[in-house]
Amino acid sequence: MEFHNNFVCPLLTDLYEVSMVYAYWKSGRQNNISAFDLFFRKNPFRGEFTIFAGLSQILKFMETFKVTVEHINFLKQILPNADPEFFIWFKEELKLKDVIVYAPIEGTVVFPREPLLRVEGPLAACQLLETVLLNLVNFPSLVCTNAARYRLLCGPNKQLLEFGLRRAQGPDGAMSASVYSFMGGFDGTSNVLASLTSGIPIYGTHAHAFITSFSGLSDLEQHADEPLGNSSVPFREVCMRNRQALSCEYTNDGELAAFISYALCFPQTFLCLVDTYSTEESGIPNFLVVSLSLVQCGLRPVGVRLDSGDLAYLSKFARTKFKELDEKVISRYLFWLTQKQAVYSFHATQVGIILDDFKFENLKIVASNDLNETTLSSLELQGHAIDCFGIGTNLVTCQSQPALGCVYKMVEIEGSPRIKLSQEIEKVTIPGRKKCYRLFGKERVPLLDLMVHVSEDEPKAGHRVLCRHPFIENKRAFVSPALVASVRLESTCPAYCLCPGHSSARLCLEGRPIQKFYAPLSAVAYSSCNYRTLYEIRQYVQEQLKYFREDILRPVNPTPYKVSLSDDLFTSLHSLWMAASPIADLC
Ligand SMILES: Nc1ncnc2c1ncn2[C@@H]1O[C@H](COP(=O)(O)OP(=O)(O)OP(=O)(O)O)[C@@H](O)[C@H]1O
Ligand SMILES: O=P(O)(O)OC[C@H]1O[C@H](OP(=O)(O)OP(=O)(O)O)[C@H](O)[C@@H]1O
Ligand SMILES: O=C(O)c1cccnc1
Ligand SMILES: [Mg+2]
Repeated sequence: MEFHNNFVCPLLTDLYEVSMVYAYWKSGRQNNISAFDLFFRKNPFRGEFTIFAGLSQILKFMETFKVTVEHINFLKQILPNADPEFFIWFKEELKLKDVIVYAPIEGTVVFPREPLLRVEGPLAACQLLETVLLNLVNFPSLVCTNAARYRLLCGPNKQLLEFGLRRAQGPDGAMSASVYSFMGGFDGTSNVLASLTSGIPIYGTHAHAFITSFSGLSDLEQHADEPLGNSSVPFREVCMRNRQALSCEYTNDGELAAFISYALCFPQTFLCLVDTYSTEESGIPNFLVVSLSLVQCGLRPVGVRLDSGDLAYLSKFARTKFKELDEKVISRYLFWLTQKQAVYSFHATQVGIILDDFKFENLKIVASNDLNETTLSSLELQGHAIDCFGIGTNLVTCQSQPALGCVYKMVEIEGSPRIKLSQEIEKVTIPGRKKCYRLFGKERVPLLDLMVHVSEDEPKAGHRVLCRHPFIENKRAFVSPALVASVRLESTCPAYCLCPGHSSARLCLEGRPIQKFYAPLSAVAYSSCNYRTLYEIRQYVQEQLKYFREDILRPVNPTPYKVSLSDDLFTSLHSLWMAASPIADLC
């Protein structure tokens, strides 16, 4: 997946990371071997799942990590009292070559407290990466999850388009939103640059301005006096006759002119915004006049966009009108009318051929206007006739939850596990370097995820394993998985890298993707030494979402998915917790 941002460089970090790097260096601990976990504590959008995204960008960043002279000069300004030797070390020796990042495949469904990244290596380098890695995971995963939720809500057959460029948080927010919405299951974007840079399918209609720029039929250009398609009659005239035949004389003239003009420019992809004046009284009737005219010229109109009003009612209204037109045409009423008036050069057979494989009933209805999960669910409940949803603001700004709260915590240093305590139990970190497995039941439904210490054996299919709630002692279960997949794993290949020729960082991805068990035929062969394409990741997201229980994925009050610890990990967590907690002295 190729999409990169020039802001992403070693100084895209918080000052406190640089301060700590200096302090580590000053005390000679910069090369102490450390391990950090990047994880979140709560799924976004009151949901119970998250899609992990952003890995491709991380790989790209780590591959191209380079401290420049400009960076060093600025660091000298912001750390004026630092030892000059520090800057030499920062420029010449602070490299990522000894940093290893373990991660699930991009697009994996993940859950709270699971390490999305485990970053291992020299303390200073791992620390410096904290902020940028959080930045590169948080927003992509949030938008990707948001998009996946919309896809689940609408089912696989509706078209979902991302329209958010104008509302996103700056150009970078917009570009990321386009890419990660597609990854999460959208079908395309209106964002031209995102399509250019990431190959996302591009779609678009037109805005109200195009309609309001016409005040009447006299605004129609000369082009309208030429025939279109296989007709020999000027297109304007075909439209005027149909306006009469369909009794649409009182619709808005400017709107009709705009539709005719648009049809002349886009005769193969004619899709109109119909709500500028009145969807019922003007937009739909005008659209049908021009659509019928296109059909009579041997062309196929595409559909309408509704951008205001009651979208359930108006979409059904539009569909009914489309069907009525089919009926009129099929009963040859219009054909008879047109013949009688001897306007068209059609033969009965020509009209017959066109009508055989074209039905107005199947015209596409696109809806937009501040759509969000609540309005989409409500529309589903009410019943509607919408084929395609264009979603902007709520999707790209993630209005209902604007940030995913990933954190980056040290879990081990120089081989010794580390814990961070908190008054809130949920915030206590799980110490040590961990691997995570997804345990599946007989029906190949994920039962729970299990974290074990890297030194432990992996759970095996058919073997009973004790799975413990991280914090509540009596919550535990024996699980005999039918299948086990690694959500993250230790690399079996000691120093393999993600792409040939890359030597600045070692990034170990799991070698046994979950989909291996489910879609061996359709899955695109996965090589851990290659980037996956955006399309492959998008497909992987959808494949996984089919396996999870519906109650875990449902939008409202979903059931939490269990993330548990091995008995050894549980014991080590709780003994460290005890050892690290000071004993209060009450008197
Ligand atoms: N049938 C429906 N059920 C639930 N929500 C709907 C339905 N139809 C439209 N909506 C939503 O209701 C809101 C209506 O928005 P708004 O108050 O801006 O009115 P409008 O129709 O856009 O009027 P305007 O002509 O001012 O643009 C939008 O968020 C839209 O997505
Ligand atoms: O509503 P969103 O989900 O963000 O989708 C994008 C919106 O952007 C466009 O118009 P814009 O809102 O700029 O103007 P309009 O509301 O007057 O159509 C479009 O017509 C949608 O309404
Ligand atoms: O193509 C559209 O209809 C579109 C694009 C961006 C925003 N709103 C609508
Ligand atoms: Mg709007």
